[in-house]
Amino acid sequence: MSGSNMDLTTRPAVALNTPGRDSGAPAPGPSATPVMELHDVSVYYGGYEAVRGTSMPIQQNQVTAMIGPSGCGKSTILRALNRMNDPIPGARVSGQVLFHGQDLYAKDVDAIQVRRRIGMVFQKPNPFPKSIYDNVAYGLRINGIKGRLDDHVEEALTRAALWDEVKDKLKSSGLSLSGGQQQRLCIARTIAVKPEVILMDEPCSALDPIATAKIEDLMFELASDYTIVIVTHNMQQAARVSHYTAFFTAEVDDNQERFGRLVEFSQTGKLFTNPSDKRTEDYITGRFG
Ligand SMILES: Nc1ncnc2c1ncn2[C@@H]1O[C@H](COP(=O)(O)OP(=O)(O)OP(=O)(O)O)[C@@H](O)[C@H]1O
Repeated sequence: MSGSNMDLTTRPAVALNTPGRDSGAPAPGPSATPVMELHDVSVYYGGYEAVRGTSMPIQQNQVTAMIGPSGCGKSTILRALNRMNDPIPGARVSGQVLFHGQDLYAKDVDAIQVRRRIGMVFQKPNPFPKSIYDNVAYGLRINGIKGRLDDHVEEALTRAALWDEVKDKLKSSGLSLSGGQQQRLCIARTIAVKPEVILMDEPCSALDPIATAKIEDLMFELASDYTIVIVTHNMQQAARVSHYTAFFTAEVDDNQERFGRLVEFSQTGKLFTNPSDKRTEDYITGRFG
C-alpha cells in the first residue's frame, strides 16, 4: 500500500464486505463479551521493549485482526496471548493478560494448559512428518483425550473443511498435501484438542489466492465455535474476515527507542471507514506502512 497518496473520502483502500466472504453475517453487536482482556501489556526481549502498554479485549466467538506495519509488534502481542514467548530467553511480559478473568502470567498457571486452551496456527504450514491421521490424533493422545479417536479425528478434519479431501488417504503423510491443505491440517490439529481461542499468525501468507480464500471462509465458519485472533499484513483480508481490528504502529520515544503500540481498536467496519486516529487513516489509505 505504500507510496500511494489516496484520499480516504474518495477511495477506501479495502473492500468492505465485512465480516466473512459473502456471508451476509451481522456485524458484531454491543453484547459481545470478552473472553480475553489485555491490560497495559508490554512485552520485552531482554532490555528492549518491543510493544508498550497494550489494552484491548478479545471478544468471544468473533474474529479479531491485528494489522500494522512490519515490526510494530503484532506477532509479539499475539504470542503473548498464549505464553508462546516464554521459551525465548529474556522475553518478559508486564501488565495483565486475562483469560476468563484469570491472569495467564500468574505464578500458578501452567503454560502447557494455556496453550491447550489457546491454540496457535503458524505462518508456514508445519505438519509433523506423520500420517494425516496421526497429525490430528497427536494432540488428542498427548492430552489424554478419551473416547473414539477415529471420531475425534474425523470431526476435527471436517471442521477444518479437509475431511472430504483426505478421508481416503488418512495414512498418507501430512507432508504430501498441498500448502493450503497442510494449513487446514494444522488447523484440524489445533482444533482437535478443543481450544477456546485460536491464534493465527499470518496463516495465509504462504498460500495462493484459492487456498487463502478457503482458509478465510474457514475462519469465518470457525468463529461460531471458537474465538479467533489473526495477525495479517493484508488489510483486505482483515476487512473480509474480522469483526474487530486492532491497528498497531511503531513509534520512537524521547530516548530514541523504537517500540510498538496499539493505536486503535474498534469494530472492523468502523476502523476501515471512519477511523478515530489520523495514524490509522494514514495507514489504511496507504500514506505510510
Ligand atoms: N525473539 C526476539 N528477540 C528479540 N527481538 C525480537 C524477537 N522477536 C521480535 N523481536 C523484535 O520485536 C519487534 C516486534 O516484532 P514482531 O515480529 O512482533 O513485529 P510484527 O509487527 O509482527 O512484524 P512483521 O509484520 O514484520 O512480522 C521488532 O523490533 C522485532 O525485531
